[in-house]
Amino acid sequence: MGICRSKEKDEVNTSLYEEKQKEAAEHEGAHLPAQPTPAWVEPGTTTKATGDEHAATAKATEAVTNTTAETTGAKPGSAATSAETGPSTTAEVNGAGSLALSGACIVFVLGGPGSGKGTQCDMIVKKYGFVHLSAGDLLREEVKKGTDLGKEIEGIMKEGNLVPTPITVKLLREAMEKSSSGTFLIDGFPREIHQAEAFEQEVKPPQLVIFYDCPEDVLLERLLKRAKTSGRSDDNKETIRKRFKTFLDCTMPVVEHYERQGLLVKISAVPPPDVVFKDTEKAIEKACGHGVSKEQKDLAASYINALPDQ
Ligand SMILES: Nc1ncnc2c1ncn2[C@@H]1O[C@H](COP(=O)(O)OP(=O)(O)O)[C@@H](O)[C@H]1O
Ligand SMILES: Nc1ccn([C@@H]2O[C@H](COP(=O)(O)OP(=O)(O)O)[C@@H](O)[C@H]2O)c(=O)n1
Repeated sequence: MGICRSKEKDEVNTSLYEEKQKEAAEHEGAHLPAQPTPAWVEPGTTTKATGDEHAATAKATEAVTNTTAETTGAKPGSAATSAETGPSTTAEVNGAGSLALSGACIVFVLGGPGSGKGTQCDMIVKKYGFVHLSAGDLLREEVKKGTDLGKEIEGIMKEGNLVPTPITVKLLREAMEKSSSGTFLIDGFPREIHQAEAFEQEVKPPQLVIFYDCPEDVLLERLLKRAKTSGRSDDNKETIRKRFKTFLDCTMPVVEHYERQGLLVKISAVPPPDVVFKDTEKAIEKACGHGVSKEQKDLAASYINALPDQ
């Protein structure tokens, strides 16, 4: 399991992320988001850092948090200012973007690289109007920005390894809070057990976990074909092999975890997309309700938007 990230490694990296925020605040006008302490970290135990380093990290977080609150015009107690008052809790996170998240239907979409997660998510969105958040896409957007953090993420992805949990959870949570929808497809996440734990603590547990099951030889063939047009630096034979290993070592335990909880629906991803979609439809309708249509979701979202600010 050498390549899976441990909780401890991620805690160290949290302070690294905060340092990057500080640099960005100083040099680029503070447009990087604030990084709240992950829910599992007790205050004062974030890293093996010295007292001085703790003080510097706290200062950096405070500086960036204040600027973020100013730029977003966030109200005291809202998600954007929660880092000022300590580790974020579900209540705080839900406090602002709130109504939508507390009643949200969250579906995790898992499967090996190339199993068709993105393809099925596109079809689900078309039929049911879910908001599709791909963890991989959010990370690639960060890479495109060309920041130090983006460069670091790029290096990790090129090796077929996993990006630290606090970064991915934060990107997902922010994207969810920006959305007025109450139904989310979270694609390619959680990739390891403690990503699942962090997300459940900071946002909420999923209603359903879909796992697209596909043998490696089929996955490899699809990915090599996709490589011709995807422009993805990780769609090459060497990185694909590493991604398969990461999937088996780190993500299969997540699949088993949700199977034990009775939340998992395993679907064969080998048939053509429209055949796979028949099973997908059944799973979605059972977990999130029959007759969820895009129109109904849009209507619900418009009611939520019309509510006065708290
Ligand atoms: N059921 C399927 N049968 C054959 N090819 C598929 C199927 N689903 C997806 N593909 C193709 O396989 C490749 C990987 O699919 P994609 O949705 O990008 O996978 P993932 O998001 O899991 O990496 C794409 O080129 C896609 O067109
Ligand atoms: N939760 C996640 C999702 C993706 N990633 C990274 O992003 C890469 C691409 O993931 P993806 O979901 O876009 O693509 P596939 O590997 O499923 O085809 C992974 O190999 C990881 O390096 C991550 O670190 N953590």
